[in-house]
Amino acid sequence: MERPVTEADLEFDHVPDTDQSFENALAKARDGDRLTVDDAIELLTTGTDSEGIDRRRKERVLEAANRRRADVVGEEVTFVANLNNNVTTACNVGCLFCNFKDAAHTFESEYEAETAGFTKTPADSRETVSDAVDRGIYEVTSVSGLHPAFALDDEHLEILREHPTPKEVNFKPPEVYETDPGTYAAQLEAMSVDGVHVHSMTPEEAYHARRGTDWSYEEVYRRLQEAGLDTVPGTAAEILVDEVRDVICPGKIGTDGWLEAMEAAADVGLGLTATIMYGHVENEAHRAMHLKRVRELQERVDGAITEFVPLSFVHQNTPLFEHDIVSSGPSDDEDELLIAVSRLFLDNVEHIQSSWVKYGDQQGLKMLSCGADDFMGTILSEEITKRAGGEYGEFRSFSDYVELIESIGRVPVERSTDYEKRRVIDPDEPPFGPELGPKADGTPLLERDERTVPADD
Ligand SMILES: C[S@@+](CC[C@H](N)C(=O)[O-])C[C@H]1O[C@@H](n2cnc3c(N)ncnc32)[C@H](O)[C@@H]1O
Ligand SMILES: Nc1c(NC[C@H](O)[C@H](O)[C@H](O)CO)[nH]c(=O)[nH]c1=O
Ligand SMILES: N[C@@H](Cc1ccc(O)cc1)C(=O)O
Ligand code: SF4
Repeated sequence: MERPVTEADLEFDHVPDTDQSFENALAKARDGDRLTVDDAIELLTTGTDSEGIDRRRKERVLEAANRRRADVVGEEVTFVANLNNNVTTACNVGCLFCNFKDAAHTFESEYEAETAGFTKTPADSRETVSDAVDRGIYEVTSVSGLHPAFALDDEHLEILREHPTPKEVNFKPPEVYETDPGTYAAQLEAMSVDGVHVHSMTPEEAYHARRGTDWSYEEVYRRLQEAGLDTVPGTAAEILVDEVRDVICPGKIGTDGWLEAMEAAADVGLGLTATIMYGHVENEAHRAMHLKRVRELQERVDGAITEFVPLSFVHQNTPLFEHDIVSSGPSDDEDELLIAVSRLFLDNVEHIQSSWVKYGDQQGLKMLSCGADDFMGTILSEEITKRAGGEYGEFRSFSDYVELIESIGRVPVERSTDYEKRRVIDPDEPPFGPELGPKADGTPLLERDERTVPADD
């Protein structure tokens, strides 16, 4: 009888094995020399000469990264007033680390039960974004499942409708579904309320937006930009090594496709972020290779990547955990080392984010002394991490931010998505609220009594 793949069965070509020594790698990091993949492996493992993490060595890596952070960006800790608006959870790509998705057939009108997921129409999205813009947000982040009815725009929808084998291009017409998500262009137009910054369309979504056509990624991102897209979130990166992608997301575009889409977005003038989703089946060699691919991409796109966002794998409700392919997510030591080595390795990316959704407040603050300098955003609503079993809530207020950042003696700064606009917040001048958004007037984004979920501090 066949048994499912387990952690022990995974055999990778790339393993954390080097000719470098930990001490050499650390000396290079301290001197500000450009690190190699082998150097990064030594630092991430605290030395391949011994098993497990050596705590004293780890502290030395964190210290080097913290010093580098201070040299590069100083003592300011940034965050953005933003809203997270996921349009739909319908998705058939089947990534094994993801519990955000719901099988697309459960959204069909003829499905006998009620779907556990949701789809918003462009009008629904507009209402949600409009309310948040009135409260003062600067940015809306929007990432979604790859709904089979989604097309880039009306022209793409017609092409898909006439496609001889719609199944092969993961298309079903909107009429089949209880709720029509509209097109990507319609969603972006609807979300562009009062000039709010729209951060959306991951490389995987861009791939979906060109399926069944011969359009280039440049063409796709150009059209999306015309519809209101401002910058692109570099999620869907996961681990940019195909032997890992083959295990955790075999239905996704490969490493080359992801890089091609990001380059195309930069070519049409869109700003980018980049991510890594780590702590599942991959090893330190894969993490280091991923960092190298991001550093090389940043050279090709001439600095268009404004921040690097490490996403710590949340394992509880995911197929990877449920099928015993992994037994947990990363440890705190691994999280800290990943942030630190990202800072030291990515010498051409200015900002490293500590994601409170993933780390919580206390560990999130610790990351700000391990190399990170950005503390994410207010987001107001969160589905991806929550559905995976994350427990750090869905929003942070400006007063939460000021209190947290002050508690470690750093300077709270409200930023725009691209970090071009920055506003230092005086902790002695409450109340605290956003000032950079199109309708921001400095009043609090959230009143304490409006909270439905308590903060975890
Ligand atoms: C859920 S997808 C939504 C956008 C789109 N479907 C895509 O894949 O690009 C966004 C990102 O969330 C992250 N993510 C999903 N599940 C996660 C988990 N269990 N732990 C940490 N990050 C996760 C992955 O990095 C993924 O690329
Ligand atoms: N805007 C950021 C988010 N947004 C929330 C995501 O949709 C989700 O919570 C999750 O992080 C996906 O893995 N999350 C960040 O970690 N950082 C952001 O800047
Ligand atoms: N702000 C980051 C992080 C992010 C992470 C996960 C998301 O689903 C969305 C955004 C980005 O732009 O990529
Ligand atoms: S990560 Fe994105 S593409 Fe993969 S299953 Fe989840 S929603 Fe779908």
